[in-house]
Amino acid sequence: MAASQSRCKLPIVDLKKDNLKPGTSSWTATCDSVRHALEEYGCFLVVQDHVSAQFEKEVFDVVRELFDLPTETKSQNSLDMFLGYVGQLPHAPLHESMEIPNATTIDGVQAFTDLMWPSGNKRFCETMLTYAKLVAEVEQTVDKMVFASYGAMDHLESHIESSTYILRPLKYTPPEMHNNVDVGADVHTDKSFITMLHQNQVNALKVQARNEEWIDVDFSPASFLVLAGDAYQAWSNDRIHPPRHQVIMKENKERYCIALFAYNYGMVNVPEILIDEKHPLAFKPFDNFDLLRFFLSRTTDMSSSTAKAYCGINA
Ligand SMILES: O=C(O)CCC(=O)C(=O)O
Ligand SMILES: [Fe+2]
Repeated sequence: MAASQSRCKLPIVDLKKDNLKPGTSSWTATCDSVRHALEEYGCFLVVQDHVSAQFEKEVFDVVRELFDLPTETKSQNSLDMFLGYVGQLPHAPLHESMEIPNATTIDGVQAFTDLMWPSGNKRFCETMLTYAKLVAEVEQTVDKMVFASYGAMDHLESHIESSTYILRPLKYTPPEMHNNVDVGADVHTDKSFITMLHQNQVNALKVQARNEEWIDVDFSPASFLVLAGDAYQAWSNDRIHPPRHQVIMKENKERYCIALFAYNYGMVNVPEILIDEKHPLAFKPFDNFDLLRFFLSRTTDMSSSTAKAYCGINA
């Protein structure tokens, strides 16, 4: 199905299972819509039937239960390579988030669960693992469509094999609880290949398209936002746009969001098919986690893509 425009101006792509039969004309058109959306907007909304309304409710129930834990417990989520627990920030007092690495593996989710609930929480562990796996399935479909549209299918298998997922539940408290400060998350780009975002009913996210227009994301119920990160910009030799985005809370309601970040292990090269006269090689081979480390270690303004500074050839 071709992308259509919503009230919020972002493309909407139908990724329901019946629309996903490779080889059909609808598959090819959808692949091209996905690629076009990522090149011009850096993101698009997905209509999907992988995560049911009933399961979604359960997911947000356990996420709420997680944030209801004492700060002391949540602070145990400290990780070498990632941000871990983020909260009580003077410049973003509404924001709280946590991180679960290896979120599509039982070991990853179990280790996080054991830290938060030393006496166990089977429901949390099973719900989050199932959620991460379902959403990773949608993310891999998006990868497949991107690779197909660029004629880079011979690189897909190794790309998927080296993928790993980090799940970050986020909570934003209402502005009225903090002297009407409304910033939930500062302007940034993601360091992942793709981030899959899902929220409860409260809108607050804005994204900046390639033409620099800021667009309010109007999530319809059950929809996901697929958002490209700096790693996809480098892999695609600067075709995919990693959009700057931010969270500004307008409603006086709690907002919960779940981000699933797809990263890759090992060295990533721009596929040869994406290098031509019009697109000379613009990025050196790079390590996705090193790109993240580079970003986390810098103190200067990093609100735009890190890819050019980290591995750009003319940087
Ligand atoms: O809360 C959101 O909608 C976005 C969160 C985000 O951008 C991030 O965690 O990188
Ligand atoms: Fe982000």
